[in-house]
Amino acid sequence: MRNQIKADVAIIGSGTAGLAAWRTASKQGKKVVIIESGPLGTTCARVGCMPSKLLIAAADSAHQVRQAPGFGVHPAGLTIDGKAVMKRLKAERDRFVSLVIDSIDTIPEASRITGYARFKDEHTLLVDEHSEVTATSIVIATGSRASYPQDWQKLGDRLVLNDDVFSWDDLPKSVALFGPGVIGLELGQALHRLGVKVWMFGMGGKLGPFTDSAVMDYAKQLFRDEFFLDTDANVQRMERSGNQVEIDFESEEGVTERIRVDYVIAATGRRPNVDQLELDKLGLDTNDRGVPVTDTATMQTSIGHIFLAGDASNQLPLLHEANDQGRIAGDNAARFPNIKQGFRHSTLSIVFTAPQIAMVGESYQALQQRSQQDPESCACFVVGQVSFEDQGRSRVMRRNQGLLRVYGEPKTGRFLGAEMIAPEAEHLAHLLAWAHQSQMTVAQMLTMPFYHPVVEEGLRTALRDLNAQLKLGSAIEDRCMECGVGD
Ligand SMILES: Cc1cc2nc3c(=O)[nH]c(=O)nc-3n(C[C@H](O)[C@H](O)[C@H](O)COP(=O)(O)OP(=O)(O)OC[C@H]3O[C@@H](n4cnc5c(N)ncnc54)[C@H](O)[C@@H]3O)c2cc1C
Ligand SMILES: NC(=O)c1ccc[n+]([C@@H]2O[C@H](COP(=O)([O-])OP(=O)(O)OC[C@H]3O[C@@H](n4cnc5c(N)ncnc54)[C@H](O)[C@@H]3O)[C@@H](O)[C@H]2O)c1
Repeated sequence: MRNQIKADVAIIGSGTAGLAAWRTASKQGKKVVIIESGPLGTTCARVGCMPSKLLIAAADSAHQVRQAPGFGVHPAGLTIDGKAVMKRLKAERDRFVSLVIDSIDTIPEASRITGYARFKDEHTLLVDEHSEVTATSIVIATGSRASYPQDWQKLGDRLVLNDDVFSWDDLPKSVALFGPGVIGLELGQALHRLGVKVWMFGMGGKLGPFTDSAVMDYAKQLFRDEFFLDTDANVQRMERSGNQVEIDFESEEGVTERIRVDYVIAATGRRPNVDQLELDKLGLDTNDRGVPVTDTATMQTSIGHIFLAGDASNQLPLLHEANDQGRIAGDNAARFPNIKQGFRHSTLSIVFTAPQIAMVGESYQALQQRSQQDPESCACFVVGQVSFEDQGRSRVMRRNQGLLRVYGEPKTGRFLGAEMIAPEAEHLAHLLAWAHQSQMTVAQMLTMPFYHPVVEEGLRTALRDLNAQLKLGSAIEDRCMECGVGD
């Protein structure tokens, strides 16, 4: 006989989205339960954002030592102690996880259920074999997992999913990394800078999150100058050989090459954890990936009292998005049927490579699709850009690589979006996202203060170019006279 539990709101998953849903739902004085099947601590803290940034921080410091001679500074030598790198990563990671667990511990024990939830019907969840939860509303916040070709499992423990890198005790000598997307680029470049020999293989020419081919091509060249990268690889054979993996691939010159690596890292994308919830019993409307169609403003699915949040929704698998979506879903689940539209931020995503990559607002591809769908009434978009190769502050720091493209709307002069690979992109992208959310015009953005000499002056140059393309302002003719040296 299963435990029978009744609640106003049941939340599946205690990751970032589930915990945000818990906070907003329980604030309304409702009986809320939260069900978790895996280790506590959230994907972000355990195997995502935080450990990956810790690895990158170690790689950055090695890189700076290597760069020092370019300034006339000659450090005595560089030794990378892989065991110490991983030890610090794990210690700091564990600290972040323990902070999350402390806050989970504030949830009353009676509201926490341990086990794997699946649907019995649209108001009832079965949790393992021990409990049955009946709730007025349900929030699905089950996250995502790494997805990769199943036949790679033949590599056994030589196959590493991106998450598992953070459980290594030492750095390997060599890896073949499949998937030069967001995770692949962050991990691959960091491992390379920590002295691991990296071969990076992609598919179909894609790189990172880019949709603007001008920025993507620039970025490809930068990364290819640093480590082996084939974004459209033809891998002919991959077999385990002792404690290594042997890979035959066709080089870009058409020659078959053979490499042996310690590990194959699969960074070939992630899939929402909705396929094992037995959703087929409910008749929810789903998209072509089997993910329930969800209103972005309310997080409501086609069954009014079922909400979806975080990576599980497959909208934008990012931490702040999981938080926003969880907050909206939890609030609406508690107030159902009197649901409200929640606030969604302007799109902002940052990849912590060097140079960093960022996307803001509408992507180039989304703008192109909008232009093509409605060419008559659509005002379409124009592009302004700046290269960071001659940008003053970037040259001072010997980090003068990068391209920023900004998009604007003719007639209104509104700023629409940006794609970039640039020094300090995390900061440039925040400025742009704030402007985008405030619905600023490019002309208004140009009235804002810019210090000298800073990387943001490069952003100003791109905005001035865009304003000129919009025929709302003149292009910079004499950079030194108009803006100061190296704008
Ligand atoms: C390597 C890596 C680096 C990343 N770096 C960044 C970054 O720098 N910045 C950024 O913004 N984002 C980053 N992300 C993405 C970010 O981590 C995720 O978007 C975010 O953690 C998703 O939160 P979530 O609550 O949706 O999922 P999760 O935190 O994964 O929570 C889902 C929970 O649901 C549980 N669960 C699943 N199914 C069931 C079930 N049936 N029953 C009960 N419980 C269940 C799981 O055990 C899990 O605890 C990164 C991700 C990875 C993998
Ligand atoms: N800094 C951050 O904010 C950050 C960091 C990491 C992850 N994330 C989030 O996690 C999400 C998932 O990231 P991801 O890198 O797993 O997915 P992704 O979609 O960004 O990249 C997957 C890549 O793998 C390639 N690929 C697919 N199959 C392949 C194969 N068989 N061989 C070679 N290449 C193959 C794809 O072409 C693509 O380039 C991101 O979209 C992002 O939202 C964010």
